[in-house]
Amino acid sequence: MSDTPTVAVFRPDDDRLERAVELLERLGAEPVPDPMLAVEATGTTPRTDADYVVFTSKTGAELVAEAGWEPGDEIVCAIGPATADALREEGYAVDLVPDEFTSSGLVDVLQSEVGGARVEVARSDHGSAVLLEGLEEAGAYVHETILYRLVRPAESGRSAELAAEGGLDAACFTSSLTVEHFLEAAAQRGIREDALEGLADATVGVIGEPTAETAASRGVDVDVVPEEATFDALAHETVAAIPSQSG
Ligand SMILES: O=C(O)CCc1c[nH]c(Cc2[nH]c(Cc3[nH]c(Cc4[nH]c(CO)c(CC(=O)O)c4CCC(=O)O)c(CC(=O)O)c3CCC(=O)O)c(CC(=O)O)c2CCC(=O)O)c1CC(=O)O
Repeated sequence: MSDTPTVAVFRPDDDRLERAVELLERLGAEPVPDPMLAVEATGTTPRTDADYVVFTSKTGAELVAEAGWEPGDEIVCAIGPATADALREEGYAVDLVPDEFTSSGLVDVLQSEVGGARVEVARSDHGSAVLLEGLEEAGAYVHETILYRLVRPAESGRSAELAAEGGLDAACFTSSLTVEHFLEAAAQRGIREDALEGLADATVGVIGEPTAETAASRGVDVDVVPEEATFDALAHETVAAIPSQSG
C-alpha cells in the first residue's frame, strides 16, 4: 500500500486546477483532480450607473474583461485576495477587500457606507442571498448581474467512486456547489451513501464557513476550515491533518 495520501480537488478545469494539483504534489499528496464546476459565460457586464461594483470570483474578473467592461467612478470591491489579484491582472483598480473573505465579511465592511448607494453585484447564477440581503438591509439599492452560470461537468465523479471504494484519504471542497455536485455525481452512480461513508473516513477540508455549513447540512463531516479562505491555506491545513499513512 502506498504511503502517499490521495486528495480530491474539485476546482474548475483551468489554471486553478493546474496550480492546485502542483501544490498538492509539492505537499507530498497524490492529487485526484475531479472538476465539479464548469463556467458558462453570459457575455454581460456590470451596469454602468452604480456607485459600487462587487466581484466575488476570479472568473467574474476575467469575464468582465473579456466582455470589454470599462469602469467609471465606481468603488470596486473584491471578496478576497484571489478575486482582487484577478481584477488587477485585467488592469482594474481594486478599492476594497474585506478582512474576512466571505459574503458576510463584505457586508460587514460595506454596511456603514452604502446607505442610499447603488450597489452592483456581478457574479455567477449561484451566489448566496447573504450579500444581497445584507446590503439591502444596510439601505443600499442592490442590483445583481449574472456574469456566468456554474454547471457540473458531465464526466465528474471519479473521486466519488474512489471515496465509495475507501480509496480517498482527503478532499478539498472550494465552494458550496462543489459539495452539492460531488453528492449529485455520487447519486447519479448509485453510490451516494458509500461515498458519504468514504468521506467520513477521510480528512475533509472546506475553504470557508459558508461551504462548511453546506457540507454539514448534506451530512458531510468537516475536519478543516482554514483561518483564511484561500486554496493555499486549505491545501496546507488539509494535508497536514491527514493521519499518518505508515503508522
Ligand atoms: O456556493 C457556491 O458554490 C456558489 C457561489 C460561489 C461560491 N464561490 C464562488 C466563486 C468561487 N470562489 C472560489 C474559491 C474562493 N472562495 C473565496 C471566498 C468566497 N467566495 C464566495 C463567493 O461568493 C464565498 C461564499 C460566500 O461567502 O457567500 C466565499 C467564502 C468561502 C466559501 O466557503 O465559499 C475565495 C477568496 C477570493 O476570491 O479571493 C476563493 C479563491 C481562493 C483562491 O484562489 O485561493 C471558487 C472555487 C475555486 O476557485 O476553486 C469559486 C467557484 C468558481 C467560480 O465561480 O469561479 C461562487 C460564485 C459566485 O460568487 O458567484
